[in-house]
Amino acid sequence: MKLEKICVIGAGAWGTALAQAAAMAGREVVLMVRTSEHAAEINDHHLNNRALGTQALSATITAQTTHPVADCFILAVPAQSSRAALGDIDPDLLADKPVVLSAKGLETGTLQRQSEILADMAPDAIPFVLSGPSFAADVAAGRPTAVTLAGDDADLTSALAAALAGPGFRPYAADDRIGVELAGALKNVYALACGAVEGANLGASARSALLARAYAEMARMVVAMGGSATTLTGLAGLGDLTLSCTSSQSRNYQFGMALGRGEKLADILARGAELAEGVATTPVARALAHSLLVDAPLISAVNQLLDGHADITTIVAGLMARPLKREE
Ligand SMILES: NC(=O)C1=CN([C@@H]2O[C@H](COP(=O)(O)OP(=O)(O)OC[C@H]3O[C@@H](n4cnc5c(N)ncnc54)[C@H](O)[C@@H]3O)[C@@H](O)[C@H]2O)C=CC1
Ligand SMILES: O=C(CO)COP(=O)(O)O
Repeated sequence: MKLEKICVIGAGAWGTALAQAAAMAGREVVLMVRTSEHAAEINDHHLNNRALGTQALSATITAQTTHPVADCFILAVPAQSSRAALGDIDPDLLADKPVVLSAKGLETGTLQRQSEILADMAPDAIPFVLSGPSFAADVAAGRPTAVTLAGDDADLTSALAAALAGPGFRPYAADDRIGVELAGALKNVYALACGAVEGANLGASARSALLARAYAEMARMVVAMGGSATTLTGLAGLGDLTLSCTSSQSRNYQFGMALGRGEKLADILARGAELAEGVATTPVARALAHSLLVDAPLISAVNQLLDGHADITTIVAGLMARPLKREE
């Protein structure tokens, strides 16, 4: 399959970084933007100030407002906007084309993963999931980054990984789409939790304990939803969990810090906090855990914290007082 021309939908931090990675890999790249002013800014100055500050972009990236015919599409809008963004595209453009899903979140209301949304909106597209420890600023600057690219057809997944790989961007091919997707979505819930631990000054030991128990809980969720626990040993699992749960560069971690300091959800949103996907994903994950009968105390704890019905001291005391159990 030809994989020369890549269209990236979503010109925020991540879409722009992935456009840059694809351009550095030698691909022809179209970056979809929503206004002609934004297109002109990018095309005239090779910068996307709105998303990535002064990071210079490859001159081979073209920004435009209409969807082109392309060999492959990368969807990089927030998880709650994926359905709307896909609804704007003629499904014929996506038919039999790889569509790489890169948002890390579960949809409110439907409880769907990103590839389930794609199956609804463009059933003839070929779904891939890209996830792993990768801050947009690092990828755009060409700093060494490795991610997981999961797809159903092994040969096509490897070909797509090769088409996107560059000196600073190394996708590993994988086949567990469900596991990779869930890992990307759930790590944001746990990043909120770890940020809250830091915001409440509960100590580095507590944060590492939380991270380890998060990994165990995430494995229960992934297996219950049809993914493989082994996937979590990789970049999309352990890799991204450790990055997002230990770095204040993570927007979810920052949001969690604010919650841990005692700020209310509505106040954090009102002061214009950056996108933190875990905020919308947490209640969805909680509903899924409930319906699948998965023991997920950490997801429930983050949900309580977001609800504002209990403060972090009370929530942590509740977790510590649970019946002792074997570690498994
Ligand atoms: N920023 C990062 O370092 C990384 C982000 N991601 C994921 O990528 C997704 C997007 O995140 P960011 O780019 O950082 O967010 P962002 O807030 O920087 O940008 C989102 C972009 O999507 C656009 N958008 C929203 N609705 C749209 C629609 N219906 N049609 C077209 N465009 C639309 C917005 O105009 C904005 O440009 C999230 O799920 C995030 O978890 C994944 C890895 C790294
Ligand atoms: O997914 C990411 C890094 O892999 C980005 O994390 P945040 O959305 O929390 O900034």
